[in-house]
Parts: sequence; C-alpha cells; structure tokens
Amino acid sequence: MQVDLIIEARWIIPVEPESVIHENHSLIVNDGKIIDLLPQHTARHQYQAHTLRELHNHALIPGLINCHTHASMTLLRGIADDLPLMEWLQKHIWPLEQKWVGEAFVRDGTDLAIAEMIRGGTTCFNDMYFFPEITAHQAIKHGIRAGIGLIAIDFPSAWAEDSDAYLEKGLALHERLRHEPLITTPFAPHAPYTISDEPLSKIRMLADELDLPVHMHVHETRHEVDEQRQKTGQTPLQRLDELGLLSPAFIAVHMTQLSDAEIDDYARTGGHIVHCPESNLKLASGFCPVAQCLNAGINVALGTDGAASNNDLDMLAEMRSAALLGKGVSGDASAVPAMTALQMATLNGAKALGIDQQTGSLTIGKAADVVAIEFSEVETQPLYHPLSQIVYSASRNQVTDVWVGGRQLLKQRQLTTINLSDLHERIGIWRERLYADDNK
Ligand SMILES: CSC[C@H]1O[C@@H](n2cnc3c(O)ncnc32)[C@H](O)[C@@H]1O
Ligand SMILES: [Zn+2]
Repeated sequence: MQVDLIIEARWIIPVEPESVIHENHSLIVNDGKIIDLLPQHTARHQYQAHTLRELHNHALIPGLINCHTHASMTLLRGIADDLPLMEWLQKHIWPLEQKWVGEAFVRDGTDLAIAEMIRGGTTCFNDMYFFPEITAHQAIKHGIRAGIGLIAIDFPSAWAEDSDAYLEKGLALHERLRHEPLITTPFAPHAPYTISDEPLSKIRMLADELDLPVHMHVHETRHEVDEQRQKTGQTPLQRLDELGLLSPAFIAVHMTQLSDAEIDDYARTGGHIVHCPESNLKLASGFCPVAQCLNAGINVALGTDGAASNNDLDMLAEMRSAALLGKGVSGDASAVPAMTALQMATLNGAKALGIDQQTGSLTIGKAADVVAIEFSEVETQPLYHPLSQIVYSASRNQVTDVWVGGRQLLKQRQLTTINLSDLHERIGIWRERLYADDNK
C-alpha cells in the first residue's frame, strides 16, 4: 500500500498508559494520521512511502502540548525580571500592555513564540491573550495546533472595552474558528481577582451550551487566596465552585495554594490542573503539590506560562522541572517519574483540552503529531534508557523533526513554515521600541 510518510526510529514511545517502548519500529502516516506502527522490516515490506525518514539515533514521542501560554508575551521576555506576580503585573506588564498591545504586537510576538515552540517539540499550545483572532491566524498559517482563549477580564484593553464586549467578540470568534481542524476555543477568564460574578456565570452557561472548556489562572499565589478570603470570606476555589464553574471542563492553571481538603474536593469535580513549575519558581508564587494531586486522581498537565515570566517556552525543560520539583516538594524520589512527566506534557494536556481523541499519544487513528529527539551527541551518551535521557538530560536543541497532522514543521532543525530572517527583523524593531520605552 502507498502511504504519505514512514518514520523509522530507534525508539518509539507511544505514551499511552500500559504501552511499551518499541525498538527499531516505524510509524506509518497517511492523510495526516497514524495508520500503523510496525517493526521496520515489516513496514518496508507492507508499505511504500512517498517520504521515508530514517531516524536511527532518535526517539519518537508525541508532540508536546503546552497547556498554558500567553504567546505574544515573547516580546516582553526579560523586560521585568526578579519580581513577585502582582508587582510584576501591576507596575510593569499591564502598563506595557496598555501602551503596546495591538494586532502587530500579537502577530509578531506569536510568530516568535510559534518558532520557539516548534523548535522545542511543541505541537499544540493553549493560549490566553488579547487579539486572539491574530494568534489563531498565525497558528493556522504556521501549521501548529492551538487552543485560542476566548478571553474575559473586567478591565478595558485595545481589544474590548468591558466584560460583555469580551464575551461578544469571543463568541463571534468561536463561530469563525469552530471548523478549523487545528483550533479549539476554550473560554479564558483571566483570574478570580480580575473578573466579577456576572461574566463568570455567563461563561459557565455558554461553556455548557457550546461544550467548551474554561481555562483560568487559579490559586496562583498566597496573596490571591488571602486577599479574596479577607474580602469575601471565601477562597477563590470556593467562589468558583459556588458559581458552578468547577467541572470536568475546567482547567485551573497554577494551583500552588492547596490544602489536603481542597485537593480532594477539586478531584471530585473532575477538573484539570495545568502546572507551570518554572513560572511559579521565578515569580516565587509557590509550589503545586503535583504528586498529591496525581494520587488524588486529578489530571495534571504542563504549561510554561508566558515568556515574560518563565522566560522561555521550553516544554522539555518544563517536564524536567516538574519531575524534579515533584520529588523535592513531596520528599519522595519516586514521585513524578520520567514517564509521568512525559504523560503530563503530552496525553494529560490533550485530556485537559478535550482533544485526546485526536492527539496526545502515538496511537493508531490519532493525528500524526510527532517529535523526533536525537541522542548521538555527548550530552545524552551513553544511552541506557531513552525515556530517562528525554526527561532528565536532553535539551530542545536535540529536537530534529516535528510533524503536526503529518505536515512537517521542523526538518533537520529547519523551520518549514516560518521565515527566520524576516522574523528576526520584526523582533528587532519591537526590541528598539520597547527598550526605549522601558528606559525612558
Ligand atoms: C487577559 S489576557 C492575559 C493576561 O494575563 C497576564 N498574565 C501573564 N502571566 C500571568 C500570570 O502568571 N498570572 C496572571 N496573569 C498573567 C497577561 O499579562 C495578560 O494581561
Ligand atoms: Zn498565565
């Protein structure tokens, strides 16, 4: 049988629970989907490939899913470091956003983010930012999968003047994007401290009606929880529960402040958590008790957050930080083992976004969202266990090839859909503008 693509690899790590690591196997891809997984000699016998990629020092893993980003904030990378969340937001980021964020900012910042993400093996990102129609346009243009947040916040911005306008524009955008194969549109109310009950209740109704997830920063810092409790007598989670938001369609980002009882209560709602270890470390926000959450049965995925608080969009690094921090915080070296960290960065992300029938593992019938990681350099030698190298030793420079829905977006480290010299030129212009403003 004639097929579009055969990828031969030294190891293939499907990531589905109970699956084994295959040695010297081939992944067979046709019409954008994985149609077979066979020993290499059998595959060559059964299929004729339009394209054959031989990756004999590589492992194939499912594309990494970055479940929480603010993509165009790459343009603010390194502009305000070493600050806690509220000072960082109120004194630096929000004033810069008020002044600079518009269509061109989001287009160029998103392109930079997409280039960085593809080069690091990310095939899907879940975004929350102003001008989401531009983020969606750039994601489709460059061939990457994306959750495009239908944002809501009580503050005016260049995109919308009030929470009603955010929702109205969000719904119109959902209508325009709902047949795009690479795009989903979760609601994305910013955080409990920036959005009032009325728009949150509307979001709950609309999310139910349209069957969309809700993606929100929750319990990011102690300050957030203490302030809300002082003002209202409730924690942010209690308030969200009372408003009916906590459900299997809810994606809570950060969750660094959780008591044992809150972990059990949240597990009962079926909600997901997106753990952003590096952003939490850099802003000194706290630690999500990941091992406890996983033990309680919560689906925990991974995100980088924006490049202004991380300061990169490197999901391999995030995976390693999650594994190390999971052990450190629980005091248990066996907590968050390598396979769990890889599942958090892939399949758990797909589950949180409600796209696990399409992607998240190298499973027959799913989209061919595939990443190849090379092991021949000194940094990953000698090689005993490919999974150990991926989580604990490899860097994103070892990502050689990336496919989304069978389309190759990175080919031997070269981006196929983004012109890097044009991108560098555009980013240079933003650097001059923002640097001059920051140093006024
Ligand atoms: C409504 S668009 C998103 C909004 O979120 C801001 N933001 C970026 N990182 C964080 C974070 O870690 N916690 C809270 N808010 C964050 C971003 O600057 C935009 O204003
Ligand atoms: Zn965030």
